[in-house]
Amino acid sequence: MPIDPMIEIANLSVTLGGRSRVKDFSLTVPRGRFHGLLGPNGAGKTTVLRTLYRARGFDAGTIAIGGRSLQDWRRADWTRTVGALVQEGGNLQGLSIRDVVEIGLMDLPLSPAQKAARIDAALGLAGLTDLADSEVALVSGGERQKTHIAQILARDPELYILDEPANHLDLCYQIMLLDEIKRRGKTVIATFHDLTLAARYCETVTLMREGEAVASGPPAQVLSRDNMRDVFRIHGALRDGVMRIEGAIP
Ligand SMILES: Nc1ncnc2c1ncn2[C@@H]1O[C@H](COP(=O)(O)OP(=O)(O)OP(=O)(O)O)[C@@H](O)[C@H]1O
Repeated sequence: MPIDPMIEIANLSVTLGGRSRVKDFSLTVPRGRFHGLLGPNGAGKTTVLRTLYRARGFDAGTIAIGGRSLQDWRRADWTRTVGALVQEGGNLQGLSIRDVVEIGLMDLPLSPAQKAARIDAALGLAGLTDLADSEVALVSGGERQKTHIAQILARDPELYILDEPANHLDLCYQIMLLDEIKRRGKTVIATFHDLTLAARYCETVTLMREGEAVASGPPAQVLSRDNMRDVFRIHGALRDGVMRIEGAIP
């Protein structure tokens, strides 16, 4: 058993649309670890994350964060501890980039000056300083993604739940923003489709297929030739931290 687990999921099952989407899924992530959830489309990665940040319920199993069961968290403590970057953006009509970053600080016990400093720092990290007053609904997909990442960076929770953090970002910002998150040393659980990127940041990963965890461990061990063939239908494997892909299996 790892010491001081931040995430403890045991025997989780989630049914959606009358079908079992997550099946008997267990995962423990120690505090301070960067953990990846990997797998093909529809494997259940987002469902696990949505369950973890309480956007949906579950049918069976237990989930604890920081040693406390999900339902025992009070709102104020939860807001301070958990931050999520999610795929569905909500209604951002009429809000500026700065407004969206500021919303992330709403429930935190910070002075106006502390809030302003955090917002400015996060906008700077995301390269959004000059765009801060732009309406977020009108900016590019990458700029919107940077806005959501700036929001979570400003908040700097103990647990970062990141669904496809690299989505829409150019290579430079993928590296800069993920480097920054990693540098902070908090607990991170993130999904990735870019397996080289996953291997660069994740100390450990869990590979999912059809709602089940099929392998867990360091990326070099999990992204093996056999797992790439059986789970991703790809000939290839991770070598020297880079996915070497020979071709898809039709
Ligand atoms: N609200 C819902 N109602 C019915 N089915 C759903 C619902 N949400 C997700 N599903 C289904 O559950 C399965 C798992 O979806 P999920 O979004 O967790 O997959 P994923 O691994 O994140 O996939 P992707 O890589 O494509 O984002 C999919 O088959 C999806 O169609």
